Amino acid sequence: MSPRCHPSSGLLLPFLYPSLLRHTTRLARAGITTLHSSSDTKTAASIEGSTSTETSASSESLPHSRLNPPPDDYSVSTFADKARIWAHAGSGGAGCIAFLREIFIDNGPANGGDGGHGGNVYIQAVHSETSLHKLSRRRIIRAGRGKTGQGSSRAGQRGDDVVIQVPVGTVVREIQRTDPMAEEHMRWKQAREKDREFQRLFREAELKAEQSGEDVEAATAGMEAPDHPNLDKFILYPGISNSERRSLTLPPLPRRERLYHQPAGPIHLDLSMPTPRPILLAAGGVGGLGNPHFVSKERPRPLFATKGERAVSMQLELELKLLADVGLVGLPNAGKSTLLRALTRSRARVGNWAFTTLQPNIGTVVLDNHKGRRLYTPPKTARPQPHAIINDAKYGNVVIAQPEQIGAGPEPRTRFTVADIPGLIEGAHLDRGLGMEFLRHVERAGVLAFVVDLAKGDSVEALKSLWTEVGMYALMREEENKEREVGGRIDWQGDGGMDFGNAATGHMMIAEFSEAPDDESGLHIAAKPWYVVATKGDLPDTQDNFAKLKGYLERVTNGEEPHPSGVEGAWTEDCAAIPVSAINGHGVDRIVHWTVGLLDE
Ligand SMILES: Nc1nc2c(ncn2[C@@H]2O[C@H](COP(=O)(O)OP(=O)(O)OP(=O)(O)O)[C@@H](O)[C@H]2O)c(=O)[nH]1
Ligand SMILES: [Mg+2]
Repeated sequence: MSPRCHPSSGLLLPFLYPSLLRHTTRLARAGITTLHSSSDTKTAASIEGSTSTETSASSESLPHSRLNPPPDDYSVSTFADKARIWAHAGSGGAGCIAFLREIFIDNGPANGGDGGHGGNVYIQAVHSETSLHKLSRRRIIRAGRGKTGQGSSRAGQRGDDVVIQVPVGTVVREIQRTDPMAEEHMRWKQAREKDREFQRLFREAELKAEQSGEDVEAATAGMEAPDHPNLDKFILYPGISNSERRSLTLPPLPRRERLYHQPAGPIHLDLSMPTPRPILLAAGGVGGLGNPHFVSKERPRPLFATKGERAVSMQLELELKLLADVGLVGLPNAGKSTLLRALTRSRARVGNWAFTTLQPNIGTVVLDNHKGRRLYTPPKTARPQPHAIINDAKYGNVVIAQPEQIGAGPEPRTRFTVADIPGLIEGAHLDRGLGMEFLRHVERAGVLAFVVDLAKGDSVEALKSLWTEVGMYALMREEENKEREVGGRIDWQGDGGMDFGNAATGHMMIAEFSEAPDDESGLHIAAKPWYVVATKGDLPDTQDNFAKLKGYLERVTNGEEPHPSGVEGAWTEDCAAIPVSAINGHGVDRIVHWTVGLLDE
């Protein structure tokens, strides 16, 4: 890993602990400019002249501000990370029984149109969606039914397709499926068996009557034939007489070419990338055939057409695994939401009680002014950026050189996202507190930021207990993954496209079962880079706690202490403690800085 300016190497920030560091500030040396212009002057003023009395105010005694809002100043999040929906593909429209009737042609040929095919249900992961709340409210998604065929050989209209758009990072699991065609097929098989049995008995009765010289018709008169096994699949002409109905011999159903094949279940999709083309979930029913399909020499005027196929319905569980770059993990009331407010424009609820946050909040830290001009200077010691920083003579500022000036490279990072989740308590992995529900958000964050309250108990112990919960959860998840019978991922190949329910192959490609780890190690979370945000540094008597935490993290980095989760081989490359006072917006720049360094690694 590239060497970085260690956030805590200057021991403590001057605005937090002025007595400890009067001369130089690492913040100034690193050339960090704050992201929030409104707090610029405040930050600078605090750096220059803050005194311990000014900075030790508790949140109650501080005037209300954006970072210390009254409890009722928050925006209600419409965020939902779980939804259960029923997706109904459209059934096919029935074929039509019609005959040409024109002047001078009373009994023209059959000309009933075919029924339209039912609409399909697709799913697509897109960046423009950020929450599942719309789906969780809607619950039922229906594709359009195929319209019935009409006379004069007019085919019924195809049912409308529905595309369910979900945020990138959604996992889709099929819970149950009703397949009326499969049920119908079972019924048809039973009816066919019954019919065969009847035919056998009938022949036996005929033979017996013939041998004994009895009247065959009288001998078989009492035997009632069961309905034709295919009767269920046909619609008969409404004006059909009883005698016509009895003498009706239904033909075998013609084989139909399917445009879309129903993907085999249970479906399990991990949509961790945007899907340029929607993925087929439930294929619509095939439309019925009009009566012209059944015209033959023996049957010039068929009085039947076929019904449209009924379509699959499935219940799906959608789970959005947040793909935030940074996950804030902390005990209740540690100051996570205040930190999110300080870092971003979030209006997460803040309150001086546990479990203020009941739903995850996501904020975006914008690193440029939306026009490519960075609002912060990347650390000089950080790994070289793909885009060189050059001096802009016009503005006297640093700007990012255009790719052609330095040779093409990936775009520089312009933003990162932060997830603030409800506080974890001991036993969270056993679903205590709001436990399991939210621990899973930690799983996908690129970097974990452990938020500890310097004013509340031993920070090292707090950090250890947080890591214990996260580590236990990681083990449980690995076990769960191993046990999961069917897993799968879309096979992302080539241009990022997929081979899915297309007309040519009719297959939705779901990759092989996802590899379950051989043994549970907890490493899928413990291997992530992490750091500690030591917050509420403005409160009195927090220095010793911070010094202890810093010492502990140095020992972990040097390998003198095990990783706080106890997991072997966990990430311990550069465990930093960043002291902040989120309520004053102090020190948050260092978090931005440090995070970008870790994310760009
Ligand atoms: N003095 C001081 N108080 C702070 C600081 N950060 C947060 N607080 C206060 O700590 C209390 C809890 O803050 P929150 O941001 O709601 O904490 P949280 O971790 O999100 O809490 P939960 O959502 O309940 O888990 C509030 O009264 C904040 O004003 C800080 O840096 N200094
Ligand atoms: Mg909160």
